[in-house]
Formats: sequence, C-alpha cells, structure tokens
Amino acid sequence: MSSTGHDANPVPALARRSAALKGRVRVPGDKSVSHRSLIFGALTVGETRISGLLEGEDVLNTAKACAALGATVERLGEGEWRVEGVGVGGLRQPEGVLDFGNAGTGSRLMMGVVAGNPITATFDGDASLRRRPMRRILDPLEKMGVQVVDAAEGGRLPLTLKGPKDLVPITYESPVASAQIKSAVLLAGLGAPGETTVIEKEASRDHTERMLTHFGAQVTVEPYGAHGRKVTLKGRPELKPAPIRVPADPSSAAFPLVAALIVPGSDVVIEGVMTNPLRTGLFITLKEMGADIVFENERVEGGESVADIRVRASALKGVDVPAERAPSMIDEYPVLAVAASFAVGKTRMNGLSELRVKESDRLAAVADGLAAAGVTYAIEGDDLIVEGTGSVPGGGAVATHMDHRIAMSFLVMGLAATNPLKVDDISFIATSFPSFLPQMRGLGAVIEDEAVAA
Ligand SMILES: O=C(O)C1=C[C@@H](OP(=O)(O)O)[C@@H](O)[C@H](O)C1
Ligand SMILES: C=C(OP(=O)(O)O)C(=O)O
Repeated sequence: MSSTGHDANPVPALARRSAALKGRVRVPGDKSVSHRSLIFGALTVGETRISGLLEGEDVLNTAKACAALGATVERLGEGEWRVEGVGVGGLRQPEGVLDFGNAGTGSRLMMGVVAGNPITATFDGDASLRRRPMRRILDPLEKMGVQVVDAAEGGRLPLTLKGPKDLVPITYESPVASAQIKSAVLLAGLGAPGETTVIEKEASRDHTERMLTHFGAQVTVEPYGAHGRKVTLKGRPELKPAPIRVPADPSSAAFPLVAALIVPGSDVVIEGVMTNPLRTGLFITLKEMGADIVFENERVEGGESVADIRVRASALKGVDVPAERAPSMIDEYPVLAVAASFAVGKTRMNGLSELRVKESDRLAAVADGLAAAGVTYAIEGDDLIVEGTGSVPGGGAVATHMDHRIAMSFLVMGLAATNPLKVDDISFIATSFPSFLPQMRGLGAVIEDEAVAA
C-alpha cells in the first residue's frame, strides 16, 4: 500500500455537456512553491510561516518527510502552516521509509536535501512513481559524493541514499531542462563548500532560485545560450526564516480556464494565479489560438507576479507550439490537447519527450484519450498533432494511468463534448487539486461521481 492509499479501487466519473460556466474561483496554492516552502522551512533554523499551502497529497507527503528528517511541521488552519527548521546540514536520520506517493517533485527534491546531510534515507512511492526515472537525480548527486546504497532496477524507487560527510560542489550541465534536476542539485549544494552551479540549455521554472534568495542564500542567475540559464549557489549559507504566501497554481488554473474557453457562453475569473513567465506557456499558446483571456489586477504576492485571469468562451484555431516553449508549460500539454480538439485546424505540439516520464506516459495517455473521444490526432516522434474540427464527439472512456492531469483534462473535455466522457479513476486528482470537483461544479460543470458513472 502506498502512502496515498490508492491501491484501493479506482473511482470513475462522467463529465457531461454543461451550460455556460460562470463565476469566480481561486484554485489552490502552487504545488511547486508549496513543496519548496516546506523544504526551505525545514532547512532554516527558526520558524517559517506559510500561507496558502496546497494541501494536496503530494505536498502533504513532503510535509511528512520534513518531519521525519527532524523539522517540526504543524498545520494551523486551512493552508496555514508553520515549520520549525533544523538548519542546513542539521537533518536527523529518519526512522522509516520516506514515502512520496505519486510525487516526482517531492521525492527528487528531497533526495537533494538528504544528499546535503551525513544521513542515510530510503525513498519510495506508488506504482506510478516507481516507474519514473531517478538516475537523472542520482547521477549528479553521485558526482557530489552521495552513495546509492541500494536501488531498484535502473536506479528506480525504492532506493536508499547516504549523504557523505564532505559533499563536493559541482558544475552540472543538465541533460534535460528539468527544474527537478536543477533543484535537487542546488539543494544538495546547500550542504557543500564553495559554489555549486547548474547549467540548463532551456530555462525551467525558477522557484528554487527565487526561494533560495528569499531565505538569504547567495544565488546568481545568468543567461546561457539562446534560451538557457546558469545558476550558481554559494554553499553552506545561514538561511533566515521568511514568511511565504503561496500564489494560486497556474497548472491547476489551466483546467477551469480551458473549460471556460470550450463551453459556449462561459465567462469565468480565476483569481490570484501566479503568472511567473516560466509558467505561462499555456496562456501564451491559447492566446495565439484566439482565446479571450485577460490578465486583470496584476500585482506581486510573495515575490511572484500574480493576476486575476478572466476567460470567456472563444472560437479557437490550431497553432504550432515551438519545442523551446515546453519547459514553461510542461504539465499543461494534456489540457492543451483538449483545447486543440475544439479548435478548427491543426495544432502541432513539438518536443514532448519529457511527457513520456511524468506520472504516466502522457503522450500515449493523451493520444488514447483523444481516440476514445473521437478526435483525430497523430504522434510523430516526440510531437503530438491534433486535428480540430470545432467539436468533439465524446462518448468514450478514458484510462488515466494514475495521472491526475489526464483525469482532469478529459473531465474538462467531457463538459463540451457532444456525448458524455467517462474517466476511469479520479482519485489521483487529490494529489494536486483536491477541490477540483466542488470548484468545477460551483462554476456549473456537470461531473457525476462513480455511483452514476459505473
Ligand atoms: O520543479 C517542480 O516543481 C516541477 C517541475 C516539473 O518537472 P521537470 O522540471 O522535472 O520537468 C513539473 O513537471 C512538475 O510538475 C513540478
Ligand atoms: C509531473 C507532475 O508532478 P510530479 O513530477 O511532481 O509528479 C505534475 O504535477 O504534472
């Protein structure tokens, strides 16, 4: 049984063609910022207060891991948490296995944290996480002196790491644009002397860099090539507690946003959404497709730019999505494929190899879901092409493969498809967006639970 208890029976649901979606919604806090808030709180001596934390299963597993490593982690109210940290290098040896459930981010960032401490820890997760590549994290950490005491086939979970007494700083050129790889190396670098540098050929989300600065570490970020960055951290800083206000997650906002675009007559405002430029590739793409999306009340909250996003139902046209945009929308391709299905014309999404190693093989899962809904598509290498005709037949059943974003994307599709669309398991939505069903229904979405769908 994994920590999230999902070995239980799947929970199917059915999404039906809905009347115009109306109203205002604030989706939960950003998952990336939430993981990092807990982690940096644990690495800081003193009390860190966090407001707006995402209370999804992925983040709650990170909270448990921080406590197992010696921090005091306490929930004060809805989204309100306090962390009493133990400082960089001050973690204690955990007693049991650190189980991260479905979460790539939590498990991989915490490997970097453990690397920076002379302790041994065992990492595990659910069947989805056990399928995902971890050598991409172990390779740089081994260069820093970390010992992989044990691991499953191919360096996968469950695995045991031992942090060395003297960690070695490195300059690491990441083979893929991955904030999880970058962050794991930087988090390990906190425990190393000298400077640790990560180079990425395309810039991935920069929440770790921003938060390192927020907590008083010395970080420099320089451009690298046409689209990349070189991030350098001075090791062994004395981090200082700093309050954190987590903005709403753009990757969760994507679902009510696309739903409002495709359900005729819809007019919805999604409040307080983080608009960090390294997270807004979907919004740029949808605007290129003709989407009526307006950023209102733009401001800065907790060091991140945010806006209230007003979305009205729109006639969409197919576009070409350049591969270099992928890191800024890497989690949004499933729901973009849904929008593209309702557009008129071809949408080509280029360079999607990283989708193969998310909670599911998202390229295959999206393709199968499109086929089940009667949408014409093609996969050419790492590119996904969707032939939109302005409407979607629907009427099929979609396999989610333990992937929350596959579940939410195809429930959104069902809200505007001609015939209802069934999704085989919505239980993993709780990993990132536990309030998805009530909040979508509050806008007018017709989504029926297992009692009806089965
Ligand atoms: O660092 C993070 O918080 C995340 C990075 C992304 O992964 P990669 O950057 O490894 O592609 C993304 O898929 C994940 O949902 C969250
Ligand atoms: C890939 C995702 O998260 P993780 O890598 O943390 O499982 C996601 O949220 O889409």
